[in-house]
Amino acid sequence: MILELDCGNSFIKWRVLPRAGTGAAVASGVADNVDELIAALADRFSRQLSACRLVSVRADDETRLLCTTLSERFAIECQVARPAQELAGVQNGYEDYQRLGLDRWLAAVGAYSLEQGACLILDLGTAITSDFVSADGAHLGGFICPGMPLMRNQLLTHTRRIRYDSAAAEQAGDSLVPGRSTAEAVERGCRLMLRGFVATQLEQVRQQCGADVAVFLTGGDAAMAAEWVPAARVVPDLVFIGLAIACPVTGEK
Ligand SMILES: Nc1ncnc2c1ncn2[C@@H]1O[C@H](COP(=O)(O)OP(=O)(O)O)[C@@H](O)[C@H]1O
Ligand SMILES: CC(C)(COP(=O)(O)O)[C@@H](O)C(=O)NCCC(=O)O
Ligand SMILES: [K+]
Repeated sequence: MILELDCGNSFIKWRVLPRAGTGAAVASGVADNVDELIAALADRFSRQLSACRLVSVRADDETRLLCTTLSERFAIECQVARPAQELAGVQNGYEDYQRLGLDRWLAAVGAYSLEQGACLILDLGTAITSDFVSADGAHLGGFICPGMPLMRNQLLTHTRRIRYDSAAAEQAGDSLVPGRSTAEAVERGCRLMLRGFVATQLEQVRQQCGADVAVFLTGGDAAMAAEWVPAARVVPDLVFIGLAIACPVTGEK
């Protein structure tokens, strides 16, 4: 079986695929750190894994350590996604293609492989990223802004009286009417900023790529944005779809 990892700034998303590297996942999860990942895998998959492919936006040292740890623990090779100027019909649009976040790159490649047409990809994680891909596969660049967790934390760490717990955050709910508590005011304020960002992305991408651009949403907070873009496709495994293209499984153990 094949282990797939998407190492973001907050979480390690993982899943295990059948041996061919295609088909439905046998198991999946979200881990806070490497120890938690290993604990989740050790019970069920201590001997069954034959390979690992991964994408990481973490520091090179941290990624190398993760690979070594997994190789030793599960006796597998880790194939790590690398930057590329072109992949599966998508041309990297950055001045220095190596600087484009690999999660963004793989999500763009994944989206274009599904759509074969113009795409807007919004990845709502620690940061929110937006990437434009034209109908002929040119990555036109994109935008980066803070995601919900960063917006909340900045307010919490840079003020003295913005304090509320996660239960209050949850209760602040989906409503966007003016808040009558700190939790409501902050949660709804940040959501409104996000909604404005998403609306602007839609406007701009339609100007650049035409009205029938396909919108893809991924990342931990994708569901929130889905409310504002009913036509969008929520594809939680978009980065993994790109990862399979970047790192095809070769040979079997
Ligand atoms: N089941 C979940 N586990 C963790 N985070 C979740 C979950 N569902 C939604 N989230 C939200 O997703 C955010 C992290 O998104 P994610 O795409 O995993 O980030 P990153 O790729 O930067 O690690 C969290 O801050 C949280 O708001
Ligand atoms: C923008 C990101 C921090 C997003 O990371 P994430 O929110 O998925 O953890 C990541 O894609 C990254 O480190 N990019 C490098 C800078 C760039 O893309 O220009
Ligand atoms: K992101």
